[in-house]
Amino acid sequence: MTLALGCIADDYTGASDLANTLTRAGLRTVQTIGIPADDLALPEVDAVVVSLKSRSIEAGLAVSRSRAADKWLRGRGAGHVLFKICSTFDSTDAGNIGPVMDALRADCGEGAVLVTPAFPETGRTVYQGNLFVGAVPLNESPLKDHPLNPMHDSNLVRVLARQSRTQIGLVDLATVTRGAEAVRARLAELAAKGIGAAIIDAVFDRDLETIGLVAAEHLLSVGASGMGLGLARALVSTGKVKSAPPSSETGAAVGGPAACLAGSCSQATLQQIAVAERIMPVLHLDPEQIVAGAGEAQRALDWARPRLAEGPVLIASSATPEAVAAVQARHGRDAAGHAIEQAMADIAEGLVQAGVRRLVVAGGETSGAVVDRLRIPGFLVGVEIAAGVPVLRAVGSEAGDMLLALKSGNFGGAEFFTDALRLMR
Ligand SMILES: Nc1ncnc2c1ncn2[C@@H]1O[C@H](COP(=O)(O)OP(=O)(O)O)[C@@H](O)[C@H]1O
Ligand SMILES: O=C(O)[C@@H](O)C(=O)COP(=O)(O)O
Repeated sequence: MTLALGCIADDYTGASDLANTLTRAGLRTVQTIGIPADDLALPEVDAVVVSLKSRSIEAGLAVSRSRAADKWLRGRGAGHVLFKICSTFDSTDAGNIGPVMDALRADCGEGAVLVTPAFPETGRTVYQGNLFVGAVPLNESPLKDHPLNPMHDSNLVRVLARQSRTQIGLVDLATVTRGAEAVRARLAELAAKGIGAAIIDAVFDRDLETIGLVAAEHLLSVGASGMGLGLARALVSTGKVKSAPPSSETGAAVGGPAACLAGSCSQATLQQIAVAERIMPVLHLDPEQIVAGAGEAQRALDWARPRLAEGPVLIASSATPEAVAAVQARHGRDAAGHAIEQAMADIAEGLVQAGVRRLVVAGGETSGAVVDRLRIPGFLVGVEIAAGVPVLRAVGSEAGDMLLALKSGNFGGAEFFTDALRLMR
């Protein structure tokens, strides 16, 4: 098998979002958790999305893991590798988008790398290098309050320049609108000046199609699912991949108890939890108790177990920006985040031991901690619940057949939890 497209995702929800986009654009796709073993037998696929949990770790580690993933993908024949980042460019001045991009660029010898987090389907657009989330610039969106990487600058040329060793250029919308040839010329002009990467504007899917045509001629790109869409459509339109219809099935029903876990503190997730309160029992965890020890996870499991036979339950640590800030002030941002993620992983493990085989998780880091603890090596992509969120069928899971939904904090409508459970039978 020779891969048409290799992808390295910096978190697990982002990986399933991308795998969903590629599948719907006609690429047969699998999502692996971590770098697969060299001898992993894969089904016939066009694309592999390697999920890393590298968005919020130390930059040097993110670089070494991403380089190893890149090596694996190129070893399987991938002629192009997409480094999948968040559509809200989640990162800090210490990284990790810039350092990983620089390292992958050096490894493959790329001239100038095209970078865009645009994903119009979910309201992420880029104009003059500025990222908009819906109608507002990134720095005015709820991302300004993200617990791990608050985003305070919407100008991505500046943001990436602070993280990267190379100069960052811009390919503006006027150029993109003129078509692939104009983008090629602009990119060549930037590369000739020694500029190693360029933020490229995109407002509509047609812009991403133009970008995808040019990016696919190169070795490396950086972007969110919109870049994946552009690349996938380019691979199909140029005949490099024969389009496969996405399955409308998630396979056989797994049945049994279902549960939801929420660690995202995004505005979207807070609203989804409020709506779920009307439909299912919801337990709000106490972050102070979590940081104090393992008792809170045990309390959650004692609460959930007797309820599982009656229907789905939801356990959430999610809190408002003010409450998150208070916890972080007392315990530190990373220590609080890590303790809560590990508590979520403890709870997920206990729920699976109690028979749960259908699990919805809200939050990227949270999903990473949960999936790692459940030791799930990979996923097949099923039906789409909401833009960017598919039903996933675990493959090679020790717990046997399981369905999961890994929801990016920001994605999904108000009724996301019930929408997901309706499709996870
Ligand atoms: N009540 C809380 N106080 C402080 N941090 C929290 C709280 N609840 C969750 N967190 C942490 O916030 C982070 C949320 O990140 P993540 O799960 O990636 O969500 P998102 O998808 O919205 O980015 C995690 O590290 C999580 O452990
Ligand atoms: O691109 C996106 O917005 C998502 O795919 C994504 O990466 C989400 O990250 P989290 O919000 O941390 O789940």
